[in-house]
Amino acid sequence: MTRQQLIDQIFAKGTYLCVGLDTDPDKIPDHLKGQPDAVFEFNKAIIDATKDYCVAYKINTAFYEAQGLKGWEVMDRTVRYIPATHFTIADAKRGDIGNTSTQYAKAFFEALPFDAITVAPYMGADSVRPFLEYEDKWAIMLGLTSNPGARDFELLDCSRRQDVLVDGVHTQPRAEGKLFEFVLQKGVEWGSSGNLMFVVGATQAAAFAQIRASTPDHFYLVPGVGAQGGSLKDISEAALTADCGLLVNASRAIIYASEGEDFAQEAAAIAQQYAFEMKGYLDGIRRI
Ligand SMILES: O=c1ccn([C@@H]2O[C@H](COP(=O)(O)O)[C@@H](O)[C@H]2O)c(=O)[nH]1
Repeated sequence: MTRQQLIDQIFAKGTYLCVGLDTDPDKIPDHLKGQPDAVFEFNKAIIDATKDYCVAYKINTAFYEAQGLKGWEVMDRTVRYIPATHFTIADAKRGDIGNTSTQYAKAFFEALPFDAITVAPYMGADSVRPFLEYEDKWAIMLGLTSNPGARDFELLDCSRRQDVLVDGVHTQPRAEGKLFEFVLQKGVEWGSSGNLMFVVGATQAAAFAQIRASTPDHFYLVPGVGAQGGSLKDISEAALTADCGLLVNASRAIIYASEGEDFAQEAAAIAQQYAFEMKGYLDGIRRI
């Protein structure tokens, strides 16, 4: 899916919600548990019930990989079941030496038809570039994540003097910033706003305005509202752009809204609430 197609979907539907299909076989309603194809049936019902309120689905691959061969097969059928109007994300957090990343890109963009994959940028340019070589596909680089462990590396102050050769003269300008800010800068160099997004956690609302200022054109995938307590209002006010620029994900808050036979209706009700709030924020911005 192209950037323009994504933006058109967002403004046509008035939502930038991404529903996370983190389907844990132990957490699906009891009446489905005994069924042979329980996880797919659950996903199918959630997709049918929520598709009018969201523009994207994020499949966290861990929940499927944990089920072995059957899990991969269910992931395959689930991503193919999602309507073509919706942006599909493999939350797989891959990234390795170049030739291995090339295989990961093939796995998620060719063998599986995802629009995007989350990528861990720790191994640098050659580990990310293979994901950027596909037309109309996206790499979503981890920037500032939603978890407490973001403090361990991402928030480290990495200000330093850099040796830079300018007109044959070595200079040492000072590069200021935290590790995640250098990651964002590198992402902007490696990709474009048409093939690269960043993950920025909703629990990091205080940092959003500054992040938006440094990367004004890029979309962010924002997990962390709902179960992790992030505020949709805060991130929307700080980081919405004229093109929207946000895909806000909620997984558990939507898919486990009810443990009963009404799970899909309750999921739809929560998704609708998010979409209603998002419509208000979108109405407040001017579309270019
Ligand atoms: O920084 C990050 C990056 C990824 N995630 C993933 O998003 C969802 C969040 O699920 P909730 O149930 O809505 O909390 C999940 O798949 C995480 O692995 C994240 O939370 N934070």
